[in-house]
Amino acid sequence: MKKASSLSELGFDANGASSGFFRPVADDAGLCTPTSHRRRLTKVSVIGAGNVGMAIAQTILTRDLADEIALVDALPDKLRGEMLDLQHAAAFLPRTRLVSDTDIAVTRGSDLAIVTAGARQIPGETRLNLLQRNVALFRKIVPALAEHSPDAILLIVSNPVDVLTYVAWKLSGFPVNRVIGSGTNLDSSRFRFLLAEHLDVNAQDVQAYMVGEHGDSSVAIWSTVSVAGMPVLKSLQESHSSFDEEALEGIRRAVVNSAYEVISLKGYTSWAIGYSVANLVSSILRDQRRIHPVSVLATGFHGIADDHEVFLSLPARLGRGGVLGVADMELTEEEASRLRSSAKTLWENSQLLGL
Ligand SMILES: NC(=O)C1=CN([C@@H]2O[C@H](COP(=O)(O)OP(=O)(O)OC[C@H]3O[C@@H](n4cnc5c(N)ncnc54)[C@H](O)[C@@H]3O)[C@@H](O)[C@H]2O)C=CC1
Ligand SMILES: CC(=O)C(=O)O
Repeated sequence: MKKASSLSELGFDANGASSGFFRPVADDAGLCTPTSHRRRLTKVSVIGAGNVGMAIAQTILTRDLADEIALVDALPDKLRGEMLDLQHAAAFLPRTRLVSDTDIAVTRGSDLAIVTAGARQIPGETRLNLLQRNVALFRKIVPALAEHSPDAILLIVSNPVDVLTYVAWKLSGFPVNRVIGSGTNLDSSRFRFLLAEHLDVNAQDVQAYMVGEHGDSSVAIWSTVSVAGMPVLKSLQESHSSFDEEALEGIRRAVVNSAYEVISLKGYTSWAIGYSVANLVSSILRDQRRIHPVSVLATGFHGIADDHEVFLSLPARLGRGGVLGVADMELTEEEASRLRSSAKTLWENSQLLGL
């Protein structure tokens, strides 16, 4: 039996003022503040209330990044259960309205729509293997999202995230600055964690980027790794003769294997992607203009052919308008060549979709 979860469902008047619980406060002229003078509210939708969607929603809540969060999932009981469970934490959190529905119309008027719906990897499976299943889902979800929130920014998380960001761009018809994939923001955090452990410093002081595919062909940009502005590769090479190419490739492989390891241990990844996406949400909605490696249209960058419409991660400046610019970073010839090979893999996969 569906139980009432709010006072209004139990027959109480939801408006404290009109119920007589609080009296309206008049200003000097004896007038109440008109509704038109209220701050515009920020609405974020999360499509897919699974492990990843809920980790993102709860991190957005704790960081006070939205006034309203709309949750959508295909499973009504799970969805309502997740919403109630979060609502019951209201006394410990900033005030945020939470709504949920299996009908995507609940996302109407979103400023930001985050898509996490879809199949996830089973242990040992690659992200690209999910493509056909998740494209079928995107054909249903993305046009409906675009219709209900024509001015929103789309933030794609479902895998394979780079090809699905391309799919979302095509299906939404949105300008390219408003379609972003969470990309290698997570891989870069894993990279920074491993380097920080190795160097015994705080990961927040390590500047390091993984670019390209969020997946097996991601590229570590060793030439730009720095701690407190000091280039790390140079000093490591000078101080440890054993710190050779193979050791570096070992760290890159450890980054790539991170997700496989976590999935083989607990079945899915969730906490790190939750923080990674909330970090992007903060940069976008608060117009922070911070640089994040996220999946953007990379045509023409680093020798990627002009007729290859491919999304992959490059350092991008994010703000309220979405992607405000993409850094044309200096890469070694080997890094650029690896990036082009990553682009080729992604482009070949997107060509199979005939969009
Ligand atoms: N980009 C990244 O860095 C990461 C991406 N992922 C990806 O995120 C996706 C979700 O992963 P999990 O949350 O672990 O999976 P999950 O299985 O826990 O959740 C997926 C949810 O999507 C829902 N869903 C299915 N069809 C739907 C529809 N038509 N409308 C609304 N909801 C629908 C399911 O009911 C389920 O609740 C996967 O594709 C996974 O590979 C996961 C971790 C990191
Ligand atoms: C599953 C996935 O894409 C990740 O954790 O990196």
